[in-house]
Order: sequence, then structure tokens, then C-alpha cells
Amino acid sequence: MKHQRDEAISVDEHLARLLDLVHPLTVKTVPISPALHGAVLASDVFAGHAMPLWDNSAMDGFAVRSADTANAPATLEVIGEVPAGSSWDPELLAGQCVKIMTGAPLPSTADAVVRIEDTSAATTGWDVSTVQVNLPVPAGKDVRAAGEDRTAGELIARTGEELTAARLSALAAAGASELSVRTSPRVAVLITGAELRSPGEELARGQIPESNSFLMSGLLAESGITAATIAHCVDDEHLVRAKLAELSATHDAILSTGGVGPGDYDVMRKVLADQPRVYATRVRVRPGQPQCAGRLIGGAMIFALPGNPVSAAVSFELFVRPALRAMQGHGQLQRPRLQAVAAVGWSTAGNRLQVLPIVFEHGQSLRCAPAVAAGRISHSVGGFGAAQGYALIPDGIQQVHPGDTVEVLRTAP
Ligand SMILES: Nc1nc2c(c(=O)[nH]1)N[C@H]1C(S)=C(S)[C@@H](COP(=O)(O)OP(=O)(O)OC[C@H]3O[C@@H](n4cnc5c(N)ncnc54)[C@H](O)[C@@H]3O)O[C@H]1N2
Ligand code: MOO
Repeated sequence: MKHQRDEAISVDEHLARLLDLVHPLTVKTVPISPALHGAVLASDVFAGHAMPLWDNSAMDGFAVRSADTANAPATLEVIGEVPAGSSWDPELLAGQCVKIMTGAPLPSTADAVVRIEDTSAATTGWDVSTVQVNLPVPAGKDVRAAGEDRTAGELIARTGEELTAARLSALAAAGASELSVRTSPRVAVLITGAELRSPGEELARGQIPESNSFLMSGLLAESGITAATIAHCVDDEHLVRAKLAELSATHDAILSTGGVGPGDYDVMRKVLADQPRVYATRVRVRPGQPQCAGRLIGGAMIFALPGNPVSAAVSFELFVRPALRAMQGHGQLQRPRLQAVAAVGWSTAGNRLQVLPIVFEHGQSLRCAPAVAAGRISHSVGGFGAAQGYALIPDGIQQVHPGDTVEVLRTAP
């Protein structure tokens, strides 16, 4: 491992190094299914047909020749019925109409639909051989035209886009039968620390409830990845080394927390010192300063994050999430940056980028306030529970004042 203990690097520099080491995972072509929700497309997808496929009715009513209604009220002969799913294309002569239901193909000889509410059938019911149309309807009224949404061959979704509920349903509606998507990374979470006990366990002095496994697996889930393994290891160099070798053989990435500081018991940093493609560094950010990351000899990426819970969360947001998104083949690695007005003032990290957990307040403009005390972010896991995002305060700014506009990331609704 390369040590860079004296010179801290910028967030952008650390991220760029990580991104240099990762590559998108393999592509698989699979039948379209709801299980693909959250997957990332590996090719552009075009509409297989016009959307809608053919002119169809937007309402339950009567398909008419609009000219027949010009002098409404007008009585028309009802020659049949076209429910949704019907392939019947009746030929309407002057003065004729058919009952038609929402989504059914409009007869080629009709050019408008009269809603049942605007006819005598509103009172008599559907079982009629003639119907009085109360209003004139213009051509195209309540008709959904073929291709008005998307034309055949039009782009529906692009390479690198995530299959959200909306996008996946659009592709299904566009007639896609198979999709090429990236394989999702198999990610292991490795929790280190002798002081950690399972939540709910009795605690002796010096022991605390372990919470980073919940944090890491939850952040992975919010990135569309199910943690394949959650492993725990005490601060023992041999055990940590063995665990890393084991996990590296079966996972694309390992996410660890704890043991990257300069302390005597900080074994993760020591164990990773053997790894030629892993480097330890300090990043000019608060929290999230000590980082070890790179590619293990076994092949997996390692992201060894600091143990302080909020430091680990910030590290995930700044470094791990973009790197995993690169592995997933996402076109967009970072969240959009928004602007919010500081509802209160706070002290910054001075000569480092401050990444402050915030809650949002909604008024005329988006406002934000610290979720945790600005000077004591890294361990404040309690206050962090309410956080909806982060304020990013660049180095060189000493103080945020109430009313200042700050850059924010929104991570939760
Ligand atoms: N002399 C120095 N000490 C420290 C420095 C430094 O530069 N010089 N950096 C500080 C900073 S900044 C951070 S961040 C931490 C990094 O610490 P480690 O990665 O070695 O993490 P640990 O020491 O193992 O734990 C830190 C803290 O977090 C708690 N923790 C750890 N794992 C969990 C977990 N799974 N669930 C809940 N809480 C966890 C742990 O109990 C500690 O309180 O180092 C500073 N020190
Ligand atoms: O990185 Mo530490 O997170 O600055 O507290």
C-alpha cells in the first residue's frame, strides 16, 4: 500500500483515483421483468411500435363521424360495440356510430368519440339501437392518436440509465422483450472493532451497539445493491487478512468500517499496507478524512472507511456510491447539487470541505439546517438519523450565516 500520510488530497482527487480503478461489470441480456427494477441499461432502447399503437378512444362512449354531430342534437344508429381488446373495424356510414370503450381501437371510418355523458344513453343505459348525441364534437375529440406519445423507433431509454418504475414500464409499453443490463456488483460489508456488540445486547463499559452494518447495508440498498455478505471481525491482523482474502475471492467490492486511523489497534490500515494497489490517504474533507481504498490482490475493490458512523456515511456518499455506480454502468455518477438557504448559521471546517448532515425546511425556497452539531459531526449518529442530505461547504469559508445560499445534496425525501 502506498502511504500518503503527510499530504492530504482533495475529494476530487481521491474520487478520480478510485474511478480509475473501477470498470463497469459485465452485460447480460435478459427477458424484461419487474425484477429488473433498479438495474442499469447497457444499451439504448427504441420503441418497437407506435405509442399508442393505433388511434383509440380516450373515453367510454360512441365512436362517430364528427360531421354527423355538427347540427347536434343528432340521432345516430348504433351498429355495434368495440370493447378494449376487440379487433373489429366496423365501417360507419353517414348517421351511424358504434359503442366504444376506453382504449379500444377507433374504427377507421370514425374520427371522434362522444362520451356517454353527452348522449341519451346517459339516462337509458348502453342497451340501445339508436342514440341521441347532445353536443357537436370536433374531429379528434377524445381520440388518442397513434404515435402521439412516441413514434415507432423513437428513443425510450439510454445506456447508463437506471430502470426506475417509470422507465421500466415505458419499455414494457414500447414492446421491449429483452433488455441488456449490467450485472450488479456483489458487495460485502466488513465491520471491524472490538468494542462493538449487537444492538440490544447488554453492554459493559467500553462497549457500544454496532450500527455501521445497518448503515452500510442500507446505503447499498439505497444504491440498488443488496449486500451479499455482512461480516464482522475483531481487531486482529491475521483474522482481518484472512477475512479480506476470503471475501475478495467471492465479491466485486468490500466495504469495511473502522481501523483506518493512526491508532495502535487500527488493524485495517496495517493489513492493507501489504496491498500494492491499495493506498491510504487523508482527504481534505470533514468528516471522512482517513481513507484506504484500491484493488486487492484477490481482485475485489476495497473501500476501507473510517469507523465513526457519520464519517463512514459521508465517505460512502462521496467515494463509494460514485465508484459503485461506475461498476453498475450508471451514466450519472454523482447526485445533482441543489441550492438551499441556510436557516441558521454554523461554523465550517475551515481549510477542508465540510460535509454537514442537514434537514430540509420547506417554505418559498428550499431551506436547510444542521442535523448534528457542526463541530462534532463524525460520531453524532443519533442526530444523523434525521438527516435528509448534506450541505457542502468549500474550504476557505469560515462561517455560514443565516440566509446564505449553500450547495446541498438531497439523499432522502
Ligand atoms: N491521533 C489521531 N486520532 C484520530 C485521527 C487522527 O488523525 N489522529 N483521526 C480521527 C478521525 S478524523 C477519524 S474519522 C477516526 C477514524 O477512526 P478509525 O477508522 O480507526 O475507526 P475506529 O477507531 O475503529 O472507530 C472510530 C469510532 O467509531 C466507532 N465505531 C467504529 N465502528 C463502528 C460500528 N460498526 N458501529 C458503531 N460505531 C462504530 C468506534 O467505536 C469509535 O468511536 O479516527 C480519529 N482518530
Ligand atoms: O474523518 Mo473524521 O471523520 O474527520 O471525523
